[in-house]
Amino acid sequence: MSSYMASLSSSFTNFRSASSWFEVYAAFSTLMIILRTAVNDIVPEKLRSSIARKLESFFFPTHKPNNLVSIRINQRWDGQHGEHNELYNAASKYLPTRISETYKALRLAKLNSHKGLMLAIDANQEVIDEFEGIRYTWTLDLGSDQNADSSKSDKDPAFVLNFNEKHRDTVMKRYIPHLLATCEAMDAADMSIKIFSMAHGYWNESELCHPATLDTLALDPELKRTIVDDLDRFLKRKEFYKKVGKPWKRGYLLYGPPGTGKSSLIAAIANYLKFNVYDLELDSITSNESLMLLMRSTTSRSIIVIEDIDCNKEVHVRRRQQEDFGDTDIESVQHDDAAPEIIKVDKFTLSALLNYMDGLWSGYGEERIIIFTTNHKDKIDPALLRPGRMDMHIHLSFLRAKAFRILASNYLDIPGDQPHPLFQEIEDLLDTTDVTPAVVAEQLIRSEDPDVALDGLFKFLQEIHNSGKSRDSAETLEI
Ligand SMILES: Nc1ncnc2c1ncn2[C@@H]1O[C@H](COP(=O)(O)OP(=O)(O)OP(=O)(O)O)[C@@H](O)[C@H]1O
Repeated sequence: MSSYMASLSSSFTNFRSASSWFEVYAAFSTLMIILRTAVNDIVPEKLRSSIARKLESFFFPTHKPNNLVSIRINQRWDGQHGEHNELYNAASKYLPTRISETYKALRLAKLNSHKGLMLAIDANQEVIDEFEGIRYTWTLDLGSDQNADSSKSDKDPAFVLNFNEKHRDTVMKRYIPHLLATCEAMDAADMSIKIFSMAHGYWNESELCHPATLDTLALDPELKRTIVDDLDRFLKRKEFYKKVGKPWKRGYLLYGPPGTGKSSLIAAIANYLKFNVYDLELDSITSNESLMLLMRSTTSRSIIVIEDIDCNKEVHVRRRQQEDFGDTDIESVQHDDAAPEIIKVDKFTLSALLNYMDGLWSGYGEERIIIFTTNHKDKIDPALLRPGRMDMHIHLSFLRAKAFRILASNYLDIPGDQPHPLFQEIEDLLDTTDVTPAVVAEQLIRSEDPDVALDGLFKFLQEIHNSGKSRDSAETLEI
């Protein structure tokens, strides 16, 4: 080695001639070969490749080895207004389970909408996953809106999956299916029921913590049994729906005065079936396209709820339209003391909703329940009430004697077979007075002492009764 060094240094002193250059080159190459052999012998292979990777990422931060494949899993397919990507959701559930104990950056939260701690990967943290002995590297790209580099073409957040190109087949055939299956198993193990509300055109998930159950609801026992039987029959009949060529869906219309338990019944049905709830606010929907996108992002085993359907402007508009102008795409708005003004609307149309309910889109997904609620059934567009659209019309009305005992048992722990002495008088009053379950519940909650609470309720009902209000409607069930 020392002789090579001597030859190298002597070549440098005579560097003027071409043959001297050649000698320098030959000596340098030989020196490098000797050095490389020495390093290979002394430094272990793992350490060498780690140093090489570090040097590479230091000098070429964006350089990727050319055998590395990147898959981008965007939050939405086809840009910001595209359909929500289920694979993105799956990755956001799956990856937090793969964060190593040596993480350096993490997103952590305790949200009101969820019971446990929320964990998510941070944009600065790589997540390494291993499957069938293969290493996969995941990163989160927040998209150019949140990214300092505004020249980026990908605006939407995305998970980026990197792996060696020789594993392309494994990724598509086994790794991605494994990821989806793991998420499905996680969902099945997670007993919590979710409620999705609308936020900027897509669904925002929270846990449904509503305690209402079919047992706690004060409903006429016969009505309750009919509802439970209908739900059970619906769940069991997948093959039947297929056989008769109908989408596996069931539509309910809940109608009745405020405070009669329409929202509570929806929560009770969700808790009974263990179905997630999608709360669709029609007023926030700006076009047929966004309605379809939202509907397409709902999952199977879910309840789609449209509350106060009679208050929705579009549904009213369509009724007036039909009366005044026939079935056109024109919206007519009658201001108080002005002539009707005709404007073109850029909102969703009722026909889009109907199309989803019983048109070609209705076959999208399985086990779907659609529930409409209203305080005024007579104000609903008749098109929505047409047979086949709402399978069951459920009238929730004032509290009557038969349902009262359920409330008394819930609020005051009075067993149904040991009636309180005031029960008979209260029940007589309830059968001739129109009060909602919400109002009676409010009376019962005033004292923990059953005697005091029931005495207060009795006096309250007597007052209403004496004021001359009388019963004007009975609970009915239309199927
Ligand atoms: N049938 C019922 N059984 C038990 N509790 C009830 C019932 N109906 C109403 N309540 C009580 O009244 C409260 C209000 O009821 P809820 O919101 O379900 O009524 P609603 O018919 O949906 O009213 P709105 O039309 O104003 O939305 C509930 O939180 C519940 O405590």
